[in-house]
Amino acid sequence: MDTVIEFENVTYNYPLTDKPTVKNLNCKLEKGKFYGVIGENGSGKTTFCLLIRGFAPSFYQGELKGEVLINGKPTVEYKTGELSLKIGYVFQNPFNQISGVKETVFEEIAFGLENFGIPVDEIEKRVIEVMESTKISHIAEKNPFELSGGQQQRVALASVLVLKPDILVIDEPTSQLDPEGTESVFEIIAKLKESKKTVILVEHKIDLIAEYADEIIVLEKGEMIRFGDKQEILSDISLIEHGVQLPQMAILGNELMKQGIPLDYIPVTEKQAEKVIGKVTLKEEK
Ligand SMILES: Nc1ncnc2c1ncn2[C@@H]1O[C@H](COP(=O)(O)OP(=O)(O)OP(=O)(O)O)[C@@H](O)[C@H]1O
Repeated sequence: MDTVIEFENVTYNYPLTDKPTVKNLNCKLEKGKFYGVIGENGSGKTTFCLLIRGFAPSFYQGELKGEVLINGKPTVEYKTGELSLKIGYVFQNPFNQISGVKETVFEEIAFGLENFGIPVDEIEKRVIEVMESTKISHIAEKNPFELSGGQQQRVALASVLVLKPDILVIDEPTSQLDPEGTESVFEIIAKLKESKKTVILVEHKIDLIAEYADEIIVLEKGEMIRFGDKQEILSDISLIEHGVQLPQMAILGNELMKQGIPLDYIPVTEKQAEKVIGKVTLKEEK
């Protein structure tokens, strides 16, 4: 097991708050795995992400107890900027990501690399590559603020991916997007899964989490109430009482089992449902 991120008894208070926003968090996240972070509104998902990237407490200040370790070293011991190469952070709202100082998508994506003193021809090569893989080459000359929400979020993702970080923290990338924009962002997320990067994704669209995540982290009122295998967690009907939305297929599977229809396992994706429910239907038809 190759741990890249570790929370050791982490409790964190934002400034001027009397109660901690997250409490006693303990977990080890492994290299190359895809983690889905879920939980009701205000449960601490964004704060969890900010702690990984070190923005809490470096930017937000406040009080951190315990340690968040990246590759074995506490976030608070990294020098300014050092974590930005290791951890790509995509904000919920692409407006927070786009610099506002560059006039074209191409320049926007190149901006991060310029800050790290990378040679111009290398910058151009990397920007062209990332624009192709995120399918935004056709808007290279457009102003980032003239784009649709989906396009802006793709530019935000591209500007992070161009830095080639090993870890990606993506906080609700589709919350402001229509179905088409959501699909275009998830095309990129599907590629990330293949790339074997460590991904931490907060997403309310639970069917997308079911499709892509390997492991699930469930937060409730700042506490980690579940951590582990996707199949096990997303099929657990008792989580609904904790404000967690379950995939439609898991709800259907639980209902069928309740009615005495035996399934090999509770499906959490449509593909799995086709398999396990299809098998039962075939048996009944015989
Ligand atoms: N800068 C801040 N100062 C004080 N309290 C904050 C700050 N940011 C967030 N909080 C509080 O911390 C709690 C957890 O917020 P957080 O954004 O981490 O939850 P979340 O699960 O991501 O919510 P959502 O699903 O609505 O995005 C909330 O009660 C929120 O009001």
